[in-house]
This record gives sequence, structure tokens and C-alpha cells, in this order.
Amino acid sequence: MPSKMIEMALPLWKNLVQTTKKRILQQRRLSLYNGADGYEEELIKKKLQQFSGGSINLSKEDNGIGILTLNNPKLMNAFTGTMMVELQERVTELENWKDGKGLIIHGAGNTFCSGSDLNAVKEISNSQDGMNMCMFMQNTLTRLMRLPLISVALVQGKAFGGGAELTTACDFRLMTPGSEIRFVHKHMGLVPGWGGAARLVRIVGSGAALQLLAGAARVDPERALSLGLSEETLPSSDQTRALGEARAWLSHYTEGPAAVIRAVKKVVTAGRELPLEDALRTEKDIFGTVWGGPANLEALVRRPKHK
Ligand SMILES: CC[C@H](C(=O)O)C(=O)SCCNC(=O)CCNC(=O)[C@H](O)C(C)(C)COP(=O)(O)OP(=O)(O)OC[C@H]1O[C@@H](n2cnc3c(N)ncnc32)[C@H](O)[C@@H]1OP(=O)(O)O
Repeated sequence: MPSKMIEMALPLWKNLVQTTKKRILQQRRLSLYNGADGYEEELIKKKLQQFSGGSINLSKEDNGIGILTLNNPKLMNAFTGTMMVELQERVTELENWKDGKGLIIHGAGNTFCSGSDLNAVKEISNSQDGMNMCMFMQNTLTRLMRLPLISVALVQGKAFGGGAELTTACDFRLMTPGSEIRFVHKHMGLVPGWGGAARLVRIVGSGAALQLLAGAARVDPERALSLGLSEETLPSSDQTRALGEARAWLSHYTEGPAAVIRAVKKVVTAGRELPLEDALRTEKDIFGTVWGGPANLEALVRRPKHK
């Protein structure tokens, strides 16, 4: 290659290496487990790739709302191995979507998700694979929960096992008439392993969580509302209409500049996860990103009255 071209390409190459390094470091920071925990990511990814079927699809809309579709309707949207890997890839994509403000997770074929694919689970029922799969999914769902996007699980049909756990990694749950959330783990001789128990306790309290897990209880929209597990029961059970209603519900919270909405989610994430002093310091840092920013300056000129 002529030296002039090398000279031109070198800064681009350096930039690419730096961006990739930054991205990997960010993913590690947002994840829970790494090699020090005995977690072998490449090993479990290779294993999961052997159990294929279905897909996880993401569409990013101009209004800043992403629609993540669990797509394996033949198996009630159960998570195959490749779907677990694809979920991780989609979360990475969402982490890099700087215009994003909200996210709706729903299932294809008018049902949410029946947990992990039992055909795959049978093949990885040994302890090493089980632990690695558990850490893989906890890392992915923790990163999902920490996205600077306001997230909603749209529960149509059934959210069972790992599907019920996934709903708890969202900020909000909306249910359609006739749908149900059910932590069936006890009947599988298990407890949640994708972080669903820890998050459920924080959403509904330890007493209610114990009842739902120990009773493998069916949670219909009415009970979910009274427990605070669901925000609202949508009027429609039709797939397309329900998605429209979920969009409209979410847009009340995502209206406004992305920088501000994302900052709101970040301060709440800090408050939810950190000890008070750390949360306060984080809030100060995030405040600094919006103070004197375009939306703030524009509001100072406009001087709105909040009647
Ligand atoms: C740690 C727990 C673990 C995790 O978190 O990783 C899990 O999630 S374990 C999985 C927990 N989920 C289940 O045990 C669900 C079992 N399935 C059912 O209870 C029913 O299928 C139900 C209630 C979801 C749907 O019942 P319905 O009568 O409406 O439909 P079908 O039973 O005919 O289901 C259609 C078709 O889908 C297959 N199916 C459903 N769920 C799964 C699954 N999780 N894995 C694999 N396959 C699943 C079902 O077998 C039917 O296929 P067919 O070829 O007709 O048998």
C-alpha cells in the first residue's frame, strides 16, 4: 500500500480499534459475570448455536421506539439457543442506538413467550452448561434492564418460565385481556435463573413473589394489576391493535428530546440499583449532561407554565 494511503487509513483504523475497545469495556461494565466468576461466554455461545430456530427481530422506528419481536410461534415463542444469542446481539444494537427512547418487547403469533425451548434445555442439562446459560441470560437481561430506553413488555397470550422472567427485565408490563404470566419453574423442579426472582421481589415485594413462585400461580391481568406487576390492561387482544395501544401508552413517556428521556431513565436506573450516595453522585453527573443543554435553554426562553 502506498505510504500516503497508509497515512490516511491509520487514524481511521485507530478510531475503529478505540471504538471497539470502548464498546467491549462498556458491555463488561454493564454485565454481571465475567471470567473471574467461572463464566465461559464463548463456550456457551458455541453450545447455544447448536440449537437453532426462530429469531429475535428489532425494528427501530423514527419516533425513537424500538419494537423487539420474539419470533418462534411454532413453539409459543420459546427461546432456542440461537434466539438467546440473537437477543444478546439485539441488546448490543440497542445500546448503540443513540436516538432510542423506548422499547416494546412482544411475541409473534399473539403470544409472549413460553420460556426456554425444552428441547434445547434437555441437551444442556449438565451443571457446567446450566451455569453458563444462566450467567449468559442474566448478563443479557441485566444489560437490557440498564438500557437508557423506557421498556415495556407487551404480554399477550402466555408468558411462562423464562418468558415471565423476561417481562421483569422491562420497566413496565402491559397485559392484553385473557393473557397470563406464570412462573412455572417449580413444576420444572427449578427456580428462576435468568434473574426473574430477584427482579420480581423488587417489583411486587417478597411476600407476593413467594406466593407466585411457590404456587407457580397463574397471574391474570386483574391480579397483575392489583400486585403492581402490570401497569394496565389494554382494551384489545388482537395482536396489531394491542401493539398500537402499547405504542400509544409508551409515547406518553417518550415524548420529548432523546437526551432528556434517556437521562430520565438513567437516573431511575441509578436510584433502582445503587446505594443512595452512589445514586446521588450518578444523578449529579447525569444532571450535568442536560443542564444548559438545548432542551433546557429552549425551555428557559419559552418559560412554559406547568398548569
Ligand atoms: C429456568 C426455567 C426455564 C428457563 O427460565 O430457562 C424455562 O423457561 S423452562 C420452560 C418453561 N416453560 C414450559 O414448561 C412451557 C411448556 N409448555 C406449555 O405449558 C404449553 O405448551 C403452553 C401452556 C405454553 C401452551 O399450551 P397450548 O395448549 O396453547 O399449546 P401447545 O402446548 O400445543 O404448544 C404448541 C407447541 O409449542 C410447543 N412448546 C410450547 N412451549 C414450549 C417450550 N417451552 N419448549 C418447547 N416447546 C414448547 C408445544 O410442545 C407444542 O408443540 P408440539 O410439537 O405440538 O408438541
